[in-house]
Amino acid sequence: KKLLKYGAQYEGKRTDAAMQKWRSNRFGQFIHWGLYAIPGGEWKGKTYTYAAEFLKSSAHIPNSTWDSLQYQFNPVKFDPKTWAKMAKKMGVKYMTITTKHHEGFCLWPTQYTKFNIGNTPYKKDIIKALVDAYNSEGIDVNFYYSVLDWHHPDWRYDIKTKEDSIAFSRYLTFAQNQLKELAENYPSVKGFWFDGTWDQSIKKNGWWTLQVEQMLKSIRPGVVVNSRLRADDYGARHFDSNGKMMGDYESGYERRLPSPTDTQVIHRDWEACMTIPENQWGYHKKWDISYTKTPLELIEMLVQTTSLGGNFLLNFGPKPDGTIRIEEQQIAEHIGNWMKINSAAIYNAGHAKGWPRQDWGYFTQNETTGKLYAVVFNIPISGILKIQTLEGITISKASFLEKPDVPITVKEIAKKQVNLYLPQQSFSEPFVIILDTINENKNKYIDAKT
Ligand SMILES: C[C@@H]1N[C@@H](c2nc3ccccc3[nH]2)[C@H](O)[C@@H]1O
Repeated sequence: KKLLKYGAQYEGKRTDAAMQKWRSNRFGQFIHWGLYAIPGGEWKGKTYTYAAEFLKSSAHIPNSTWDSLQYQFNPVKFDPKTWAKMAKKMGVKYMTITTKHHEGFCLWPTQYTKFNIGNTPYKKDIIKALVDAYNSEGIDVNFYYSVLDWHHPDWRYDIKTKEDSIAFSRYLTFAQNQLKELAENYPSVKGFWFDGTWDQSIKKNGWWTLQVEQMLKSIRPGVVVNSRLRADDYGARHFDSNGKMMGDYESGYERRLPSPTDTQVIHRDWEACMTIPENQWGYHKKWDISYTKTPLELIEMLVQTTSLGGNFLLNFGPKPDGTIRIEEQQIAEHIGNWMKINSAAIYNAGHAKGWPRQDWGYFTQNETTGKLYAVVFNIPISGILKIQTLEGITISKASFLEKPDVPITVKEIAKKQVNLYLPQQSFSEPFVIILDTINENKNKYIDAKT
């Protein structure tokens, strides 16, 4: 065990109300919006297929050219209420907005750099507009902040010279000032989502990452900070050199989920963030240059994440005119229709402790009532949902969440094995079954002698 100054500051899940709210939210909307939306993955007539928010590096565009995009940023059709209403209907309980992405452009009128929304034709504070609109829909707002900053002259990827360390300490002060500004000026912020912290320069300054987290928590008690911010005394990230998670939840799942049988993640808070295309966070003019996930695939990801006790943050990349592209609107509507019927299996639900992984789908369990849900994605040809139960537990009743009066026959066929007989009907959407369970202390089945 190493003695660490900048490692994990506590162990186990936070149990305070702010964290319980963060956890119970379960489903969130990520929004990546910045100057990169203007070119939308295309430059000088060429389409670049790598992530659109990386176009500056993909197309080797110099800072001076890229930064001049700020004089074109004018989302004349931007209406934060429209975005917030869409998000509400989709069923998200929180939203995470890029206040500043790697390009360094700030969506709020920061006093620490001119490279911000105030110096664009649009002028107005987009962060404030979004915080107010989303909060008035009852949706919590978190701030994404990229420590990596391609624009700022004092940013360094590594610290090799005295000059580097002098410049980089100026950068760390700049970034800390910006974060203080965000925490103070938008008091309803519920969390900070740090990105761009993988370079040597940050790994050599673990002290700063802890200091920032502590500063944010002193300005905004209860605020939730992701593991991706932190580096410890030895440059270890997310998990310190003693294997302890840093920050309030694990945020390493970017465009990937843990396997449904990964029993590690269920012991901590975590969040997966997900693109709809294969790898586009910012707006790309060409929607289908890569595989785009269907609403049903995204719903399954949300349920799989919930079943493993994690949050699911689904990304949207608004257009430069301030509207949400139609493909994303349609996906939001489909998911929203599903959530309207089935959100009881998601909100304030999590891992069903001890229940084994099932072929037909996922268990989720309400954290407060203990109510058990079976979310079905794969119906067997037999029409029989076979459930392996827990030792001494059996299922006394099963009913559809959507249609409680449609009977589902339940038959215990052997020890820890129950059959549910689904009605002969076709299902076009995943559905939820509420399972009532009872503890049976008597064991009425004979084990085979082998
Ligand atoms: C949450 C995601 N993280 C950013 C990112 N930057 C990267 C640099 C190198 C490799 C992967 C990256 N993902 C993406 O642009 C997006 O903001």
